Amino acid sequence: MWLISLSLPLLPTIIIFVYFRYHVKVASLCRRALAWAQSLMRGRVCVKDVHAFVFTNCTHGKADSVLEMFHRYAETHHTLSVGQLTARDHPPKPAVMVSGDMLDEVIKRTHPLMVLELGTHCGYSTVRMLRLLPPGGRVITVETDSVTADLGEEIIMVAGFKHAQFQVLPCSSAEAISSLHSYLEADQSPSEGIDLVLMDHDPQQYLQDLLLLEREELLCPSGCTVLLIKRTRRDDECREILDYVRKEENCYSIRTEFPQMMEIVYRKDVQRREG
Ligand SMILES: C[S@@+](CC[C@H](N)C(=O)[O-])C[C@H]1O[C@@H](n2cnc3c(N)ncnc32)[C@H](O)[C@@H]1O
Repeated sequence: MWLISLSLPLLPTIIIFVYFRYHVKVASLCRRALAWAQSLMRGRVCVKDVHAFVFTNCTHGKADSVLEMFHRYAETHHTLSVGQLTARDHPPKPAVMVSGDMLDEVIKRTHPLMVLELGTHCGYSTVRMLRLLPPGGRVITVETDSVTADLGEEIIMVAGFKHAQFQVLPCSSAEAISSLHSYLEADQSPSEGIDLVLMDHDPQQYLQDLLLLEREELLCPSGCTVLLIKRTRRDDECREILDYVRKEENCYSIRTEFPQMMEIVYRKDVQRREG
């Protein structure tokens, strides 16, 4: 106690000393703390605001109305929904349609029965895919943030989908993939594995998660589409996974490569590999 009262008058001197001695480090630390707090607030506010807007304004039970509300929200706010991605790339086109349309096209062409989505966020892309799946089709969607996972799940249900059609796993992609066999076994799907993977979580995890999916033999060997979402224009964003895919040409081919989305096809040609 006596030490505190003795050092109290010295406090301004200590602060001035620390400032002059470490001001560059302190300023950088403050800037980082501020940026972290801002991004945290933006992320939280964003998911809750999107959820509240969609929830209160959509017609419950109608997937198209849910998507429309996401689009309307995105006209005035920043969101993370995949449908908004090419807004800056193609100003003349309706911003919210471009990459969402690409996703629709892939689902309509490939008719996946079992879809794994990494990165649920508020459920936009899950709803977008679910409404186009063939009968019996199912989406397992993974979201690491448990609050976001709950909000996303609610939106998917508001869109009219039942738990027989989808499941939200509130954990990291790596944890989900490691436990996915039990979910697939419980599921009576006629599919031989996952038919489509949508990776829209963390590009740093893309390759690691693909390798884990391969190791766990979860990808349908007769053909699995892997969609990679690119959210920045940085060339190196997906470099690791693309280098790997190009190297493993026995199993992988790149079908389409757009600035914001890449479509990779996995096929394990057992005969060719054995031969
Ligand atoms: C870009 S948002 C997904 C947007 C969503 N696909 C859509 O179109 O509405 C990415 C989400 O992935 C989640 N995420 C990030 N890293 C993850 C990981 N390793 N495993 C699972 N989810 C992750 C984030 O919390 C965030 O909600």
